Amino acid sequence: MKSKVWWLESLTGEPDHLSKLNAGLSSAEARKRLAQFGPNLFRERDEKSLLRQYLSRFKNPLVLILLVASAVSAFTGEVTNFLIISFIVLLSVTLDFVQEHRANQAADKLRQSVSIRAIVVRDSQNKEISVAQVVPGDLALLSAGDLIPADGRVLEARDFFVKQALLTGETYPVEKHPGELPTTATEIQEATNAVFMGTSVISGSARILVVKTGTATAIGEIADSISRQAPATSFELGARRFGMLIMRLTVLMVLFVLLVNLWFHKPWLDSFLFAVALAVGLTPELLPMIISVTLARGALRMAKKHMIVKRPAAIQDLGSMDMLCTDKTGTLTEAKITMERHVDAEGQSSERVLELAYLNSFFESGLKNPLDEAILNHQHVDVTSWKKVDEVPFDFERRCVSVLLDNGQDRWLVVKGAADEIVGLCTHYETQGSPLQRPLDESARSVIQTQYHALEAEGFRVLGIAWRQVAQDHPHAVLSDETELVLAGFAAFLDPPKKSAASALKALENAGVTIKIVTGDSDLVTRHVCTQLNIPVTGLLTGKEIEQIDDHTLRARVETANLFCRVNPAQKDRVIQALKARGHVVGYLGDGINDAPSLHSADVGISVDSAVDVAKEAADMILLKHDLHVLHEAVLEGRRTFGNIMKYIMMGTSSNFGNMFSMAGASLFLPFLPMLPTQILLNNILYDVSEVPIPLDEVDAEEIASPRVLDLSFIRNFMLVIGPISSVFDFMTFYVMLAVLHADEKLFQTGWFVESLCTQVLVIFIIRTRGSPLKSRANPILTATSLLVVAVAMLLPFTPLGVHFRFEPPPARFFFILSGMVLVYLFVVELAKQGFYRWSMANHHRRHRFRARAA
Ligand SMILES: Nc1ncnc2c1ncn2[C@@H]1O[C@H](COP(=O)(O)OP(=O)(O)OP(=O)(O)O)[C@@H](O)[C@H]1O
Ligand SMILES: [Mg+2]
Repeated sequence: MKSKVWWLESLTGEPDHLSKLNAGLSSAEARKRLAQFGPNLFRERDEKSLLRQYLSRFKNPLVLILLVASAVSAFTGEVTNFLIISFIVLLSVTLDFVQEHRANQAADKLRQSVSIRAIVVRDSQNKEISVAQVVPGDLALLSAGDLIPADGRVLEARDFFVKQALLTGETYPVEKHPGELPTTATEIQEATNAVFMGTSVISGSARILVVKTGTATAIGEIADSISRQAPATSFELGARRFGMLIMRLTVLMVLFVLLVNLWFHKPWLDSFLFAVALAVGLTPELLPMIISVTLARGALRMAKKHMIVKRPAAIQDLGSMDMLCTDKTGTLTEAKITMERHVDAEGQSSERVLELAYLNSFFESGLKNPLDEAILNHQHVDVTSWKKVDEVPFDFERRCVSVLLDNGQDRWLVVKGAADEIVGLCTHYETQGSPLQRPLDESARSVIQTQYHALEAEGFRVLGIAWRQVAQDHPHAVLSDETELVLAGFAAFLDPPKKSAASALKALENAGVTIKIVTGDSDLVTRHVCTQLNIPVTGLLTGKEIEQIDDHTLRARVETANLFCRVNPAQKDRVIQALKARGHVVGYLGDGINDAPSLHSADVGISVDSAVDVAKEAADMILLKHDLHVLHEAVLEGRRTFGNIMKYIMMGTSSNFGNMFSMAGASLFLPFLPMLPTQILLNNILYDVSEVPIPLDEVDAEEIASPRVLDLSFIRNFMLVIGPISSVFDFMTFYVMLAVLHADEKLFQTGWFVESLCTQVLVIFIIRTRGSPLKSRANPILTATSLLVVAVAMLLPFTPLGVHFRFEPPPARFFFILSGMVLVYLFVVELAKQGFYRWSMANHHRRHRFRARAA
């Protein structure tokens, strides 16, 4: 038999809880329970201890092989080698770890500042705490728009409707009440006295007793199946494929070097170490660190510009975003809505309409939106004679809300909602002039429609107000009561456009981001806003039209349309999906319950701090100011981040790769190793150090002018152009060392160590910009670090430490030749780079034209 589910247990059976109910838990008790039950997170976060996180870095197979191999070599007498290698490995892992950890911590802190909070009673007082701190036994207070923080029993409820589609698939809100249930009610759908974590409050309010938290909740149990491991962003996919490419090349090269060396009967352990060191040199081991540090830094810079990033990888998507869908209220308009008129069906100003609207707004317990506030702020209406009996909460499908009211003599259902919807529900209308209700026939309907459409065309948002007498013993309001209504009239509101919106939209358009407006409001009103903001309307689709076409047709039409009006949440989502299917990187900006699905499915979901929990939870980023200018800044910041990561990738694939390539080549014809394993590692870590400040660097204005995506073929082509140049100069160095300086093994290795490091490091100044390196200035710290690393490389052979690395001081002549070669090298790379960009631009345009023709 199935064990008894918790919502069937009797509440009175737990005196320990109940006695404390009104006071809630004491802080001390809550702390104890938090320790006992763990934080209230439904997905186990891998909160590994710092030490474990650190140690897990050594799992890298290359690092392990290297350590083992050098340990073996220690037995054969090479103890210094072993020490050096261990030290370098330790240093590089630590560098990597510290950088990443520091950056992530700062970004985490920011993220917590916008985390969802819950109101609980602790020590007899209402306290707002982070959802993660909720424990079993807590009393939580819920109201419309909240996310339910844990699983619990309803103790008190007023018109408390919950949307729990996530768990049960029911799309309509269900009502929850306190009370005991029959023992057969073992399914979640039947648990009308309980609420579940992750579902959301649509209307009303409640007090609940938390019973289960964290992974013990219903959602926790199925967390694995629903854990939408956020689909990898296009950037992450690109980076992964890039990693694979390098990996394959590395394996090939290492095997090759190893075989050749063994063929020529070189000492096998040395050859092996050499090959592994080469592999270490080849892997872009800093890439993950550079990515997370750059993203974390991007997040910090965005925070200064009033944008909090919840999912760091989304920064990249923001940079690649070429299409932004947004709702209207609060984004394009001020959201300081005022009620301007209240008129009857014939357009005469009517106190009765105001009174009914006021009653509806006053008694409805859903999330008060700006329209309700406008009604309540307009003029005080005495409601004391009325008592609320029940309500049917607002939802975005029917677009109206009803309250059932009683004043002792009459019982009325008062309904308000979108004008079209309300008129559709009415069979009669009333006017001020006559006490009679007149039937709403076809001709009356069209007259009335013209009337409120005229209001909408003037830019008024219009709500219809209707009512109906019901029987005195009618106990509950239900959906089916909303028929045969009497139309009382309309309330008209002004929602002035935001002054800043027009210029912000321009800026975004100029930055290559197309804007589309996706709103539940009517097309006339939206058009009016567009006119005021100078947004040309390129095409309009209404919810009704969207409903009638299939996804395929929708895809064809979303491209040209830029207004989507009277759309419900599901249709909003379809629009986003269609745009994504067309290959766009889509952002969505919204703040309502109705925006949550779209916020999820867009590549970047953006919400505002004042938004409802459900929207904030679904979003990847939170604007602290509802302002499109902030978003524009953030987009540029995202592209900057992208630019810096690209620099690292391009460095790794061109110069570094060329060097390692020549190393493999040189080992074929030299009677000795071209560089000792320890020297390769030192070379590699010095090079890494020079790259650590890349996240700080500025990015050229032209690179952030338009959306960018990670293009693997671009990287590969760049590598094929720059890599060989690097190798050619390496071979020239070999020639100089052997033929001009008549170098022996030690000198050869020293010379090449210095040369390869100089070229590898200094080329950053060329690669970091598409334009002239003389015009685009690198960040001073990056410049300083790079020069310092070069200086260290040159001086090292003259120091006692250099002796341990088996360096030999090169003659003065070497340095003359070296500087000449480095200068020529940089010059040649600069020329090649310019040629490459010119070629790739032309190529890009050609492809573009071709695509345009094909479409
Ligand atoms: N509190 C309310 N009472 C009655 N009707 C409402 C209420 N709130 C919204 N509506 C109706 O539902 C429609 C859709 O709501 P709303 O405008 O909030 O949708 P939206 O998609 O979020 O649009 P927006 O771009 O304005 O944010 C409104 O135009 C209005 O007609
Ligand atoms: Mg909205």
